[in-house]
Amino acid sequence: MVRLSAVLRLPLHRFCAGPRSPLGSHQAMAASLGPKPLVAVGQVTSTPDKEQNFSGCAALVRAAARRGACLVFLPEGFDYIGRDSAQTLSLAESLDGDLMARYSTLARDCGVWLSLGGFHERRADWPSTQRIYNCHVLLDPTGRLAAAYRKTHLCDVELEGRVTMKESSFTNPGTEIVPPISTPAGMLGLSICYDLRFPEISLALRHAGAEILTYPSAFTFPTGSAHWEVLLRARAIETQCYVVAAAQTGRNHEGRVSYGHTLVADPWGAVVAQCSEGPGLCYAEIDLEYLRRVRREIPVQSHRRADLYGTVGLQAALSVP
Ligand SMILES: O=C(O)CNC(=O)[C@H](CS)NC(=O)CCC(=O)C(=O)O
Repeated sequence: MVRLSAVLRLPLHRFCAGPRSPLGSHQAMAASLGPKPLVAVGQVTSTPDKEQNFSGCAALVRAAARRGACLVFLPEGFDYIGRDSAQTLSLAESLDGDLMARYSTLARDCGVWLSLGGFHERRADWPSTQRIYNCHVLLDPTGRLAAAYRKTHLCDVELEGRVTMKESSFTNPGTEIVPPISTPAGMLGLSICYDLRFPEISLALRHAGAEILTYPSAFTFPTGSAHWEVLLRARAIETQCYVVAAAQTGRNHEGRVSYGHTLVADPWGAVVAQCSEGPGLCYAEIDLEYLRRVRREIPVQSHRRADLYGTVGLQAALSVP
């Protein structure tokens, strides 16, 4: 009886617009009384103009801080979107360059954590490789670098006559997945854009303790309209994490339009916040009590068969009946 009512109650959350207060459980009600951390997710239309992009992003971060957000997310290419790979390479900086210094000051002035997805980063190998890294930078409220994750899955995709992306032609792949970072909103796991298509990285981050997964993105229109929300909600459901996805929107330059649809999904897979068209912000409360309840009720993590996933076909090969 208790299980049944719990099962029936959960889907109702999909239709609740306001802050969640689970009915019927004293424990959950008590936990939901305290203020829940608020996160803000930015949607922008970056262009090749770095100065203009910084002004736009800084205005969003300041507005989010005024509203009480403790953590602000900006999308891949928040720094700029180049017209071609030559321009993309020429505009890139290192993490100790001018632009990151300005973001560091901004984080400190506003007293917020900043997730800066997809900074075009020149590293020490720049002179020899002539390639950059696609770097997701996390700054803490003192402006210090809390983590840097470099995109590991590069987007080399060709949809005939519609989309051509060859990220590997100007980007070096990152070589590690970064352990989740403790923030006031929860344990935050870093990915970038095309990484979203690989459930392996989300499961690895979940396994390492993530409670929030974030996919700062610059999705194309044809792929975004077909895959964006489905993939984000699937990652939320299978990892039972909050999923935060800041996105580029609209016309970045003559030759490029981004899909937008910045959103936050909760650990049940419900979309709890979403941006409309154009640059802007959406907000979500992170309710870790609710996350724990979802994980308790459907304990997929303890049902995994890690003993089997790497062994497909091996038993037959060894002739084990
Ligand atoms: O290059 C830059 O300046 C910023 N980076 C991007 O725009 C990246 C690499 S080209 N875009 C994607 O990963 C789109 C993925 C996508 O659209 C999908 O997976 O369907």
